[in-house]
Amino acid sequence: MATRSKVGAAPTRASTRTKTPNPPPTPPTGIKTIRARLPSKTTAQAEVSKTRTTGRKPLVNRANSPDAKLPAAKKVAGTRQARADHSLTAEREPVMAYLRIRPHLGDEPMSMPYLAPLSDTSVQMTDISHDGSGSSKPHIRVSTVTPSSIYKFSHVFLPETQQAEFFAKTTLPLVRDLLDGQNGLLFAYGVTNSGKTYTIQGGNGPDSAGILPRTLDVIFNSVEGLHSDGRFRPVRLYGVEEADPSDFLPPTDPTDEPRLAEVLAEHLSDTDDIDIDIDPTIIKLDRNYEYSIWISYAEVYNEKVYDLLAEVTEDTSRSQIPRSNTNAQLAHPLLLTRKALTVKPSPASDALDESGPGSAGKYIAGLRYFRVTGAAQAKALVKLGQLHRRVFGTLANSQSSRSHGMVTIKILRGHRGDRDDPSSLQISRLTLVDLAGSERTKHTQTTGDRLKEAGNINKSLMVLGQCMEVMRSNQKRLAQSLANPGRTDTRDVKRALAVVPFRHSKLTEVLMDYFVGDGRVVMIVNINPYDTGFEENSHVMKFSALAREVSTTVNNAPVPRVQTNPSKRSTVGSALPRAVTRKVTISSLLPNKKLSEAHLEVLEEDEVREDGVSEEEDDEPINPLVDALFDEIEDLRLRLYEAEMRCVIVEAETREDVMKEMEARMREIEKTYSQRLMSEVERNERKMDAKIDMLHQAGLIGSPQKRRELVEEGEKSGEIEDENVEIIEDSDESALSEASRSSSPLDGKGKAKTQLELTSNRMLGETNSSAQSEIEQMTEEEGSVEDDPITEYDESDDYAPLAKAKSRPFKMADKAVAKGKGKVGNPTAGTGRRSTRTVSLLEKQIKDLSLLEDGTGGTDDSVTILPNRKARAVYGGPDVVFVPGKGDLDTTKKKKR
Ligand SMILES: Nc1ncnc2c1ncn2[C@@H]1O[C@H](COP(=O)(O)OP(=O)(O)OP(=O)(O)O)[C@@H](O)[C@H]1O
Repeated sequence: MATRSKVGAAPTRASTRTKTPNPPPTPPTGIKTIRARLPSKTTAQAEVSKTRTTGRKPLVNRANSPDAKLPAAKKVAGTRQARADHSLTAEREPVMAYLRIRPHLGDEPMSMPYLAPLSDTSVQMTDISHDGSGSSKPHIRVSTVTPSSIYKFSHVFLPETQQAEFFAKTTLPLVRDLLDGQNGLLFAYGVTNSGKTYTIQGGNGPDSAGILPRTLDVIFNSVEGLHSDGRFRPVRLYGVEEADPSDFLPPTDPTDEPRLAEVLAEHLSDTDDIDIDIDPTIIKLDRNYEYSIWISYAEVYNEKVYDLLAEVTEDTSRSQIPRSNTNAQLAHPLLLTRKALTVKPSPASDALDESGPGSAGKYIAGLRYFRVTGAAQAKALVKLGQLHRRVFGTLANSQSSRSHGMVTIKILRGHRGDRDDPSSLQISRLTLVDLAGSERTKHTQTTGDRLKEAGNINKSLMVLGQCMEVMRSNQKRLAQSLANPGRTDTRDVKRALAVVPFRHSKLTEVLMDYFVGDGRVVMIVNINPYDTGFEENSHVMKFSALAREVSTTVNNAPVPRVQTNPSKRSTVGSALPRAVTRKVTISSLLPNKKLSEAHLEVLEEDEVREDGVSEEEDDEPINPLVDALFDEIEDLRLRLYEAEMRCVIVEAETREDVMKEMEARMREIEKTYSQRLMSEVERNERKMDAKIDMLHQAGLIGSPQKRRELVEEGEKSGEIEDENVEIIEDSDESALSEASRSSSPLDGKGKAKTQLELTSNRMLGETNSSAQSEIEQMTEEEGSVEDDPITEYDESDDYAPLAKAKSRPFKMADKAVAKGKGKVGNPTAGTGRRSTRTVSLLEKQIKDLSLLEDGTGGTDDSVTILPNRKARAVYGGPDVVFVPGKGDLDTTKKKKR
């Protein structure tokens, strides 16, 4: 059973503090500072630690202290020794890690969950993108995360777990401890959208209140009728002062500012539902005690700490008066100013004792605590803090928490009989932290301010992980040395323990006392198994596995102190700008589905470092080299993180560039092919034109009358050239057979060419020499193609139609001519036969196509049929009909191909 202590009596920690020679920091004028009694940590600690497992811890006073009867001089030394001994022997309690699996929400896309509960305490995480065959689907980056792992927790809460049950199992023991004089820390950790805020604050539906409102309910249910008069208030980490009347006044509501009220009206509309969901749990308390309950709400944003219950006012000196018009607001947004608060080491005078490490905790200087006397009042304060959090932009542009929100409840407990003795007061605190989402920025395309935010979020979470890691390894080493007491001196081991890097981030700096001091730590891991962030969630799981291996009862690690020389401060911290103005847009959907937006400018002033910091408060680091190395590690990690992000961006850009280049190349190839196709078509057309010209000049195209004249003329000229006749006669049969094989009248350079020349000479005589030379030229142009066998023409040349028409019509014509003239061996007759054959061939083709009206194959002399466009251009007239020849059709086909 706990009893009260009296100032200056027994050497409990509280009484020892009262004898401290170090003066506490100067309190505000008119306020008397008193050191409150703290959760015991001296000789009674071992007992306390043991009883903690049952959830209760008796208070200690000098009467029941083992040191009570020792002389004063020995008391401090005795306390120190006891403390040192205790630090080695006390029962430790690991950080409790609870996993809460978020249910699937109706409006979200459904996918395979990658997490499966195995038991009440373990889950298996499997990368569903991994097919199990050893090959994974293509990822942007090869993941270092194993595709399947089993993780253990203190308890696993399934998606259907209700808020009340969750609260009872995870937080109620902490509330019990709080009312019993113990400190406690609870933080929710998880990626964005995993349910942290829902767990801490709650939802909108019935019975959906989170652990924070339930904690407030249980506290006020339990202390009903046990409220003190609130003459004293908590200050710093462990101090107590006489209360100021302003502590009882709630902070100014931002809506008291008319312009802000206009902007924020709709955001305050849901404050009426505060009392709907009330947790009825009551903890039975000793009715000899009185309690005063104090509440604060801070946020760590961009590595700065802000008071969310500080008054929000518009800085009219710097901003212009906004108008209700939205565009005008955009042009002249409201300018709100807030100041970052300094995190200071707790003065030794407030500390557990003067012996050293107990004073290592830090507090947020200037953070206001408000006294609350009812759950509704406390909830209203929390709501106000949330509103400020929203106003100051951390929730403005997206629905994601970009800051770490910390609500701290402090309880001053005193015996009814010692109302006037502040040193008899006990002070305990419980902090509930809603951590910012631990997402990896590459998945959210974060840039600019958001990138900086994300960097700081990740930094603070990373440092928290580092602290856990170091604490765990320190504790392991210490445990080993205790297990083998003969081998190494435990004091040497303690000296060699690594420094825990709490001060490397504001979050850990503020929370360090919970880890190194006396308090229970609970970690809630929130997970959304339908989220695509398997890798991120794996990191969360690993973090929780690490946390579970850390014990929090014993202060066994050296704690770094703040350095006096500002130049020695962390480069990361000093790189922060002194005053930052951010533009904030608050948007919400009104009940009538209309979007309402408010535009604000937030000026964030840096914390003011007071020059008058006492030496005691501003110790030199224990080991500057270690400190510098931590800075270096942190810096390197940040750079690695940034480099990773740059890599992802570069990769995305490269992919886009390659795509563009491929597209350009494809277009180029397409263009080249179409050009080649066009030139091929033109070439073919030219060839065809040349042949038509040639045939025309040879008189093979035209009216039958003209053809007859030409034939006759040829016959005449044939008689003159007797010598050649023989040649023709000799070659006639072979020429015929050649012609029967040849696809074209122009086929072959050798014999056929000679034959053609001779024929041309005979047909046209010397007068037609120009035409002949043109034919020669064309024949040469055609080159080797003309030497090709018939079959090749089929594929590559426009002579093909003629070649296809080859032997049969040719022979028939041949015979006809031979019959009519009766001179097979006559060269002129041969030439005439060739001309006739060609003409007959053309006529037959036309006939085949039924292109002539009468189907007789050219009985109407008045019609000239020109088979291509150029011929039409040259010879066209009103009486000329253009009919696409077979060759033209073939050309079209080629084009398509
Ligand atoms: N246990 C639950 N039951 C029902 N709904 C839930 C539960 N947990 C979360 N939700 C819903 O899921 C959504 C996301 O939850 P919440 O906002 O709490 O995520 P968060 O982790 O806080 O995200 P952020 O870090 O981005 O702030 C909300 O709509 C919330 O109401």
